[in-house]
Amino acid sequence: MHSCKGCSRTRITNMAENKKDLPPTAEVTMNGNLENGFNDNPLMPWFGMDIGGTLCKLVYFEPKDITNDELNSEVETLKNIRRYLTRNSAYGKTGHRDTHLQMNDVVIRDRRGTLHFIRFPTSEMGNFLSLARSKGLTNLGNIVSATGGGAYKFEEDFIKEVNMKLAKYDEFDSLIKGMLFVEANSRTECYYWANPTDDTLCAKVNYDFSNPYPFLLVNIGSGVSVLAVHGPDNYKRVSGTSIGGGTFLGLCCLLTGCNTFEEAIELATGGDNTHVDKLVRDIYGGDYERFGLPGDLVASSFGQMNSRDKRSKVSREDLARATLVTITNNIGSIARMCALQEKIEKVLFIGNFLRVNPISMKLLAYAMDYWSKGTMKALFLEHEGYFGAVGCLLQCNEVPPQS
Ligand SMILES: Nc1ncnc2c1ncn2[C@@H]1O[C@H](COP(=O)(O)OP(=O)(O)OP(=O)(O)O)[C@@H](O)[C@H]1O
Ligand SMILES: CC(C)(CO)[C@@H](O)C(=O)NCCC(=O)O
Repeated sequence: MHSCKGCSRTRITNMAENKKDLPPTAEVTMNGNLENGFNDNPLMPWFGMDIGGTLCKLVYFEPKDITNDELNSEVETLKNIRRYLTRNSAYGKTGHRDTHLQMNDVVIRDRRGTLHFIRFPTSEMGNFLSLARSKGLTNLGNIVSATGGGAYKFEEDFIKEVNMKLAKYDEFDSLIKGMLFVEANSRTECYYWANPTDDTLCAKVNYDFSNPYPFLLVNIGSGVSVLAVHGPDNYKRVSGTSIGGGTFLGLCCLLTGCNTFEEAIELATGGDNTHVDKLVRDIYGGDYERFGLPGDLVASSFGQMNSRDKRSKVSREDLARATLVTITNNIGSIARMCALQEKIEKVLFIGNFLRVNPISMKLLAYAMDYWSKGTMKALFLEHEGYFGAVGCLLQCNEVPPQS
């Protein structure tokens, strides 16, 4: 099958000419993709979408090795899309490009280019599809790789609104493939927090993840999934909890009247959870020494809020902080039990709950270290919420999509 470097839309004619070389069940569409959505070198533009319960992540591969021939034969819509995506960092009212995460000089399917990372709320899918339509995506009739629950939920909408077929990939296959690719292509991707409880000494330190297996992958999205990963294609989902990033945001909005994740994190940064939680020392007057429970440990999350007097004194900031600490500690505790059960020492925390959220990362780092007596290590990745989107972009040339 034809798959030369430097070809994108020029392959339209070539693919059609080579139709006789294709397997008997595969049909070529007008744009050169195969009817079953599987192609060894799909046409540009290359997108990977992870449509989650809260956020939709879109990864766009911008080819940087375009030849003059290719540029001349490229359809106008494709040029416009490239310009629009790469010259802006805000799209509509709620779309953002995380320019600090951009990855230059990556090679995918023998093409060299830049990966761009874009996100918008999944609740804005209708507006996203209208925008895509207004930019001419309908004319391309392309197939887009997608993962996450929304790849199933919105499949019909993509066909109806933008004439796009989704090639669907499993969210955890995508997550693992994406994180391994990004980690291998960025030397500063993986890190841990040194001295997480000491504000003056606390620092992000690079971690060499070149010998990764086995590791526990804790994906903190709207909900939480815990995967034990033993090899690139060898993993199992060992646990999960519905008390995740969506719970934090939902409860925080209810308790403080805030409206965005950024606002919730800002409030939490200025708050003190000890005004809300009941600590071991509130119960014991100090440490519970016999069982090694220090006095400043939370004994009961929100445990002071049964008192009318205490309620009248807490601030929105305190409530936001207590919500963040409660959710984070619960996830940390589940992660630690899973790591223990699976006999795994490296615990990698990812997902957009950790976006702009050093409080939770440091809490997780401290809790994993403290409760495991130094045997487990909490690790983090810079592209925290984008691995599913990268993974499904990568898979569209190597794995047939799901039906
Ligand atoms: N700008 C934002 N808007 C909303 N939530 C955000 C934002 N930034 C970070 N978050 C946090 O990230 C969480 C979503 O994370 P992520 O995108 O990894 O999951 P998802 O794919 O939407 O969910 P799931 O995988 O469970 O379907 C939210 O619940 C919230 O806690
Ligand atoms: C349903 C998914 C997998 C969607 O990404 C995620 O939100 C999740 O793992 N939720 C937790 C479900 C549970 O195990 O209780």
